[in-house]
Amino acid sequence: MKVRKALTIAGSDSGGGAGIQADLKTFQELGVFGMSALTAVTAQNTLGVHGVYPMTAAAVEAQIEAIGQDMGTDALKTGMLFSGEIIQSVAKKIEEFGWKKVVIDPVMVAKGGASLLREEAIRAMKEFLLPLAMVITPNIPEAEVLTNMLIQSIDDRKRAAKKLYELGVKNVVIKGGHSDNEETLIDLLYDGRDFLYFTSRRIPTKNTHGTGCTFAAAVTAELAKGQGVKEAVELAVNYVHAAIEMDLQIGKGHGPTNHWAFKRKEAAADAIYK
Ligand SMILES: Nc1ncnc2c1ncn2[C@@H]1O[C@H](COP(=O)(O)OP(=O)(O)OP(=O)(O)O)[C@@H](O)[C@H]1O
Ligand SMILES: Cc1ncc(COP(=O)(O)O)c(N)n1
Repeated sequence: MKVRKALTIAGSDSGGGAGIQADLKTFQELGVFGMSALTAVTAQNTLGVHGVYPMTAAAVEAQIEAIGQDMGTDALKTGMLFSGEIIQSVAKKIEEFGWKKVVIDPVMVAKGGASLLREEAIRAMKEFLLPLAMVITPNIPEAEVLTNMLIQSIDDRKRAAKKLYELGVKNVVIKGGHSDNEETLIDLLYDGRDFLYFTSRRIPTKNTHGTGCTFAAAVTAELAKGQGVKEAVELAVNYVHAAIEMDLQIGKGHGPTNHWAFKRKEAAADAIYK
């Protein structure tokens, strides 16, 4: 059996719901071997971010180097990158190792509003990282910052997706969690030619901490296994939906999602149809 590997380059969430913890749990659940390069440690729980302690760019490079020189990876994702300097280091290493299955989750702010990316880093992200992306997965506010646009309608989102594509990203997913529709939400995928709409029912819950990280990690795991982008995004939509639906009720604030849920749902469906 060939074991597929996936790398996350992201921040640590001490609360375990977002960041590298969410990514590694998702990789594991989807059957790929997870590896990580830490960009920052956050002191965080379901109530918010209480401290951010970035790594040096050299430390980030050394971690990626260690993985690249020995184990390699089938796909990778980036999450919280914090500074322009770290972004440049990450871009340099991705190019050096020639990694192509690159998923960029342009994490900017945590749920409670704490900044996870410095203002100056946005230019570096557009200049150095986006041209290397096979997939980018912004939420609506992140897509607004990256395109300097106000996004209110689906047509606005389509225009923003085209703008991001023009920056060199091969596939753009603009997620719909932040839209104002209370019944359904749409995650939009643009591959430079067609628009695909993934529609799901909005689940009324405050426990959505880490949904963005989990979504991008699921896309990455599926790409690592050799799936196409469309299939990977479709699975990620379903994986996150199950994780939100069977929430865990942990913590007093915005709780984490349930990374076990997707496999449990699959196992239950298998048992019924056996
Ligand atoms: N209440 C919800 N019910 C069902 N699906 C949801 C809900 N909220 C978010 N999602 C799904 O979760 C995924 C992440 O979407 P979202 O736009 O919230 O990303 P994000 O803002 O990066 O995440 P976060 O809010 O954790 O930072 C998408 O697939 C979206 O459709
Ligand atoms: C270390 C870290 N990385 C990312 C996020 C954003 O999480 P999400 O957008 O998935 O809720 C977070 N809160 N903490």
